[in-house]
Amino acid sequence: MRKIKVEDAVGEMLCHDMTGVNDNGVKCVRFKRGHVITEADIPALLNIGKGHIFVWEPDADEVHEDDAAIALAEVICGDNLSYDKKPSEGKIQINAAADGLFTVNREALRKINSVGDYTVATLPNFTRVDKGQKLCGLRIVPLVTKRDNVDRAVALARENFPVITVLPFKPLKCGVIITGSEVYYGRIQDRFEPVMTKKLAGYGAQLLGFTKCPDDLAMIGAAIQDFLKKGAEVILLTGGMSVDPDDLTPTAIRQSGAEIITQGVPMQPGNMLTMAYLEETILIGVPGASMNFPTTSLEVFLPRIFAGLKITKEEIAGYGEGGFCLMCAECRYPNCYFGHSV
Ligand SMILES: Nc1nc2c(c(=O)[nH]1)N[C@H]1C(S)=C(S)[C@@H](COP(=O)(O)OP(=O)(O)OC[C@H]3O[C@@H](n4cnc5c(N)ncnc54)[C@H](O)[C@@H]3O)O[C@H]1N2
Ligand code: MOO
Repeated sequence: MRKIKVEDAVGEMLCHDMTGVNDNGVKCVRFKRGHVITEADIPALLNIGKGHIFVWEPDADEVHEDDAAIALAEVICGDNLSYDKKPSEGKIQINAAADGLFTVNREALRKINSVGDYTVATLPNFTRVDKGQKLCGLRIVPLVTKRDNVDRAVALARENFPVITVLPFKPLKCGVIITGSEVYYGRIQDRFEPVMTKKLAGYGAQLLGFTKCPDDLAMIGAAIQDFLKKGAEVILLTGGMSVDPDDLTPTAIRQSGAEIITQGVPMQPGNMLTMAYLEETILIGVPGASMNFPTTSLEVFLPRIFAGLKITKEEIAGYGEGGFCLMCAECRYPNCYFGHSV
C-alpha cells in the first residue's frame, strides 16, 4: 500500500471503508471502499481528520482486511448462521438464522484470536438466541494482513469445525411430576403447572402431561416409570427438593436407577436443581425458586438440554463464578453474566 496526501488523491480509488461521525453525532461509513475520490471530497476527508489515504498496490504476501475477514467467516460457521458477504469497515457480523442455542468452541476461538490481526468477538458459549440476533463480529485490525495469518486462522477453523454454530431446539417429550401433599390434597392451589407450561413452550416441547403426587416415594417413583413408558425424554419434578423429612424428590430420582449428575448447583436462585440421567432420559428436580422467578439455574441448563447436549458432572462446580444472580427488577437474562462462566 502507498500513502498519499488527499490533495493529490483525486481520481484514486479508496481501498477500505472510511469511518466518520455524521451530523447526528453517530459513527458511520462516510466513504465506501471502491469510491473514486473527487475534488469535492477533499474538504470532507479533511473534516474527518484524514490528511492521507492509502492506495492499494497488490502484494502476493498481503491480504486486504475484507478478503481476510471473508476467508475466515466462510470456514468458522456451522449451521443456522448468516452473514453479509460484504464487510462494512472491515467487519463481518454473523447473525442467528434460527432460534436455538449458540455454541462456540472456546479453545479454538482463543487460538484464532492469538494468530495476530484477527479479532473474533462472540456471545458467550451456550447463550440462548433468537433468529436474526447478532452473535459475532469478525474483523482484521490493520487494513492488510499477512497471507500466513489468513492461512493459519483458516486452518484452525477447519480443524475445529464448527467454531460457532446455532443448535435448534428439539421438540423433546416432557413429563412433569408435581409433588407435595399440600397440592395433591387440594390444601393449596398448584402454581407450578402454568409456570412449567410456559417455560417448556418456549422450546417447543411436546408435553406428555402433568402428574400430581403427594409426598410419597412409591407414588413419585410410579409416576416416573409411567412417563418413561410413554417415551419421556425429559422428566421434571417440582417440590420436595429441600432438606425437610418430607422432601423426597431427590430420593425418588435416585431410586429410579438414574445416574445423578448433580444434587444442587452453585447458583442462586436455583440452588436445589438436581439432574440425573436414566439412559437417554434426563430427570430434573426443579428448584423451588423456579415457581416465582423468570430466571434460575433451570433456565441456564434447559436450552442445552433442548439443544440435545448432555450435562456433565465435571462442569457443575464451574458455574459458581457468575452463578449469583442480581435479581434485577427487570430480568435481562441471557444478556447478563448469570450462568455464562462455563
Ligand atoms: N434449611 C434449609 N432450608 C432451605 C434450603 C436449604 O438448603 N436448607 N434450601 C432452600 C431452597 S434453595 C429451596 S428451593 C427450598 C426448597 O424447596 P422445595 O422444592 O423443597 O419446596 P417445598 O418445600 O416443596 O415447597 C416450598 C414452598 O412452596 C410451596 N409449593 C411447592 N410446590 C408448589 C406448587 N406446585 N404450587 C404452589 N405452591 C407450591 C410449598 O407449599 C411451600 O410453601 O428450600 C429452601 N429452604
Ligand atoms: O433452589 Mo432454591 O430457591 O435457590 O430454588
